[in-house]
Amino acid sequence: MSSVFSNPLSIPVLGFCAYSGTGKTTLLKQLIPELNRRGVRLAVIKHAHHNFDVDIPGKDSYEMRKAGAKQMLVASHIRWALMTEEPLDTDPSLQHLLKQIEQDKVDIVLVEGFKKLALPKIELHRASHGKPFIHTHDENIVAIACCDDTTTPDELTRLDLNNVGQIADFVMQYQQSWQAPEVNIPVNPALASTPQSGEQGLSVAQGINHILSQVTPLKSSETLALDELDNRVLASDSISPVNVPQQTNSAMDGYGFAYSDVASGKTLTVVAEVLAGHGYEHTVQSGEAVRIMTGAPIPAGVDTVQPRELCEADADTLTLLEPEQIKSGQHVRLAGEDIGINDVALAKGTRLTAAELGLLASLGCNQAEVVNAPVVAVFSTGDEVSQPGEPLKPNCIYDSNRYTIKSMARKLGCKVVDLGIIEDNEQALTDALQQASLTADVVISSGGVSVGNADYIKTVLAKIGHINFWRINMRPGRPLAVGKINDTLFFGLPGNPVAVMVSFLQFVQPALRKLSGEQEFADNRPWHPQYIPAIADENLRSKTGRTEFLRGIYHLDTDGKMHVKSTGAQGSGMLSSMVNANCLIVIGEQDDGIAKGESVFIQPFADVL
Ligand SMILES: Nc1nc2c(c(=O)[nH]1)N[C@H]1C(S)=C(S)[C@@H](COP(=O)(O)OP(=O)(O)OC[C@H]3O[C@@H](n4cnc5c(N)ncnc54)[C@H](O)[C@@H]3O)O[C@H]1N2
Ligand code: MOO
Repeated sequence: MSSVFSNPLSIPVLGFCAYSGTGKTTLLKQLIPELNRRGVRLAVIKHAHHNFDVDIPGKDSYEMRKAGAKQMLVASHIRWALMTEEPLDTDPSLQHLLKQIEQDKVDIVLVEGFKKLALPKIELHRASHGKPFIHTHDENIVAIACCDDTTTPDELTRLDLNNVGQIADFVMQYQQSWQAPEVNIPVNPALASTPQSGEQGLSVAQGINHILSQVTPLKSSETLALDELDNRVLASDSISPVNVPQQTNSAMDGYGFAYSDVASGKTLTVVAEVLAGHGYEHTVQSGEAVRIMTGAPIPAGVDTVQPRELCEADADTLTLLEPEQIKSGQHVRLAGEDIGINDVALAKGTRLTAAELGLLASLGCNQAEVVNAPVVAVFSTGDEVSQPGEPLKPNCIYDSNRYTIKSMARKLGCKVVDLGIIEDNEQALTDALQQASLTADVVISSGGVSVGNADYIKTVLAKIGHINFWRINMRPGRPLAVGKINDTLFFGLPGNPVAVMVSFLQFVQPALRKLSGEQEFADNRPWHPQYIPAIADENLRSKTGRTEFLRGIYHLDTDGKMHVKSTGAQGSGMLSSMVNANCLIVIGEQDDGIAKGESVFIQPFADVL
């Protein structure tokens, strides 16, 4: 039985396995120079016995390490070595060791040892040695190198153990045809199978897909002035009434002339100056140039601009420096090169934020037709929930969920109706929900969706709507109620304040984006939160079978990579864990935790929070 291994590098890893005495090291000592000769850059990882040392007693590095340095890096101008003291009860993790390899410096990693890992391997077998085969119980063997007297299965590539050139051919072919496996995004809804309820619960992706299948985008629209459009969604394509830029103009402060004059080496005479917002009404003749400013229209006869710092000019004569570097048409912005007249400048379904509003303004548009903002009604339940600003009753807590939900809904361009805290009483809940369903497109509550006795909400919802009570395989945010009251979408989010936020981001956000008429534009702007890989700066705990959403802090480290750590205590009632975070760390259902140094996905808060 081999243990799971996934290659963390973007270069191939190939193992060599054999019983001791088969001649593994002898072969590698011949194979390495052969591959070097063919230009293959190699790294080798070798599993050694527990008490090996590469240093020599008496050397400074040895003494400093023995004095207690956990890591010792010794370097000269030809070699450096990092020694790490890491006493473990088990074999070191090959994934961790591989991450120490500088993968831009090598083409393939050869691994000796680690024979129980499920990494692709060449088996070395010498029949005269009398040892059993390895490939009969290890499906990761990709080839067998043996002698003439050995019989091998047809499906295995057979190599000659005594023919180093042939084994080198195989390694090279393996390296050249290897492709990095696709990254396994933990809960990408696009990869999810058909949703199904039941004891097993739903995956996050199944939940999202199930919800999206119930959402029909709003059809009604309104025309609003430019200043009212922020965060709204276009209901129809915005067609450009003009070319952008409107006229062909200079991208530099400098001199404009005909490129043909450069090629013929003519002396150029400066005949005019063209400023932005002005023009030169004559045609620039051969042998003439104009001094021109950034944004100024290019006069007739000019097709090329040279920046001022690459020119020498006196009152009227221009000398172009480095004329051989000049390219025809350089530093000229053509009319319509960004957007042509009658082109679709912004497509229907685009959410209008800073860049889009600037673009509309640049076309001269002072209004646009947008989808009506979804109306979202929000309420809280629970006898213990009190209104902020009022004295806190004994054994009660202040209502925070209504405020997190309202803020997130507004950030998604929704109009919010606050229904307050509805007392735990069947009639009050029934009236409030029925009333809300008449005016709102979406109703969102928090609390009362789990198994507590005083949760009237379930009884009421069962009477007045078609609501499913799901268990999502995630933490926090396991219970979730989703359905419809008349035509209004209903979300019953779990009561715990962090669970509310996580469930909103994963499930309500995609629904509100789709409802608002927003388009995903071929996954360019997915309705669900984006996944970005980061390196875990600490061990992160999780359990297989559920997606864990930890609150995290990411930063770009000096290695140029995104790194992330958790905010610490992760109770689903601790809103401070959200306040201190700038992302969620998402550990997929398949992962039993993430070890320090491994890659994990994050969802930055940039979108909604
Ligand atoms: N026996 C079980 N108990 C619980 C389960 C379970 O599966 N079996 N699931 C737990 C999980 S996970 C969650 S999450 C909660 C969800 O329960 P409810 O949605 O029914 O929520 P409540 O019980 O009403 O409240 C939970 C928690 O949240 C606080 N809360 C409620 N509303 C607000 C609000 N507006 N603002 C701030 N805090 C609020 C409430 O006081 C509770 O502390 O159930 C677990 N139990
Ligand atoms: O879903 Mo609950 O949020 O795990 O606390």
